[in-house]
Amino acid sequence: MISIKDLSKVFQTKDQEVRAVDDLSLTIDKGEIFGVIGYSGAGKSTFIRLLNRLEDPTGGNISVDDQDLTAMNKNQLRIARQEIGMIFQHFNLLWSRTVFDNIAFPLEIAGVSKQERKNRVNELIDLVGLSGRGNSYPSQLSGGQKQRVGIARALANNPKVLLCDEATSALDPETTDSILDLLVDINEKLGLTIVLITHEMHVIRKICHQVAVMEDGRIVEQGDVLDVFLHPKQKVTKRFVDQVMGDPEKEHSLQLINDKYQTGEILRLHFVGERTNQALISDVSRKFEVDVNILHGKITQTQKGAYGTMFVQFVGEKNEIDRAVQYIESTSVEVEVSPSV
Ligand SMILES: Nc1ncnc2c1ncn2[C@@H]1O[C@H](COP(=O)(O)OP(=O)(O)OP(=O)(O)O)[C@@H](O)[C@H]1O
Repeated sequence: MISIKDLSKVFQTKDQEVRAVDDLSLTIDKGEIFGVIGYSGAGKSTFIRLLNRLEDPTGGNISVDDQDLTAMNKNQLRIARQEIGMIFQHFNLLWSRTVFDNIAFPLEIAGVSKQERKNRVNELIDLVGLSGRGNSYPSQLSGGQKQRVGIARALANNPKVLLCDEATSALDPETTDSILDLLVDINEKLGLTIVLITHEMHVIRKICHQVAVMEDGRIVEQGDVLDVFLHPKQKVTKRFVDQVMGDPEKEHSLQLINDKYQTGEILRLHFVGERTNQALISDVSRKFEVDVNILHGKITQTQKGAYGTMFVQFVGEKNEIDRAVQYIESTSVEVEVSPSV
C-alpha cells in the first residue's frame, strides 16, 4: 500500500546540515494502523509531512498504491492528495467557518456539487459523533470535538490513507482515548490505512497494529506491537515500553515476594496473546483444588490481545498445583514456577 524507499530529508541551516530523515525504508500494508514513535527531534514530523509531500524529500521514493508520489508534478500531486487525509495536533481548523463549512471545505475544492456536499458532510458529522453541532464554530467546541471536525474534514474525499500528526497530544487522557477509539472505529468501518506519529507509547499500545521506533532520522526497531512490547531490543524502545508498563520486577522485587509468601508455590505468568488474565485465573480456581492469590503484576491490552506479567501464589496439594501448572502450560500463557530473582 505505502512503500517508502531510501527516503531522506536534509535541512540546510546557516551553519549546519540536519539529516531529519536519514535513508529510511518502510512498507505499510493496506488497512493497517501503523505508528511511528520517537522522542522530540527524532524526525517524526518531517517523516509524516514527507508522506503527502508537504515536505519535499532530498532523496528516495514514496509510493502510495503503486503511484510514485515523488515523481509527480503539482497537478498530479493535488489529485493524489485527495487520497491522503491528514489531521494535526492543533487541529488547523478555519475559525471563521462553522463545523459544517469546515468539513465541506475540501469538497468545495474538489468541485463537489452543493447537494452532494450537504449529504456527505451530514454523513461525516454523524460518523465522528458530532450530530447537532454542524452550526457551531470551532471556538465553541472542546478539544476533542475540534479533533473530530479535523477527522471528518480529512475523510471528506474518501481517502485511502489518514496521516495523524500527534493528533492527541493536545488532549487530556480521557479525550485522547475517545479520539483513539474513533480512529479504530474508522479503520475498521472504512478499511482505511492509518499512519500516526506520537511520542506516547499509550497511543501505540491502544490502537496500532505495527510500530516503528525512530531515532536520529532512522527506524531503529520495527514490528508487531505485541512483539515489540514483549521483546524490545533497543534501549530507546525499552524506555518507551516502560512508559506504559513500568518494570514489575523492579517495582516489586521477587525477593520480597518470596520472603513474604512462603507457603504453596509462587508462579510468574507471562501473558502474550488472546487470553485475558481473569479468564485464566478463574478457570484455574474452578478446575483445580488450589487457592490462587494474585500478588503483583501489570497486564495491558493491545490491538492484538493482552500482554504483561503477573505474580501469583498457588496454595494446595502439590499434586493439584502441578496439574494446574500443566493446564496453564497448555494455554498461550507462559508460566515459570518459583521464578528466580
Ligand atoms: N524547517 C527546518 N529547518 C531546519 N531544521 C529542521 C526543520 N524542520 C525540522 N528540522 C530539524 O530536523 C530534526 C527533526 O525534526 P522533527 O520536527 O521532524 O522531529 P520530531 O521527532 O517531529 O520532533 P518534535 O516532536 O519535537 O517535532 C530536528 O533536529 C529539527 O531541528
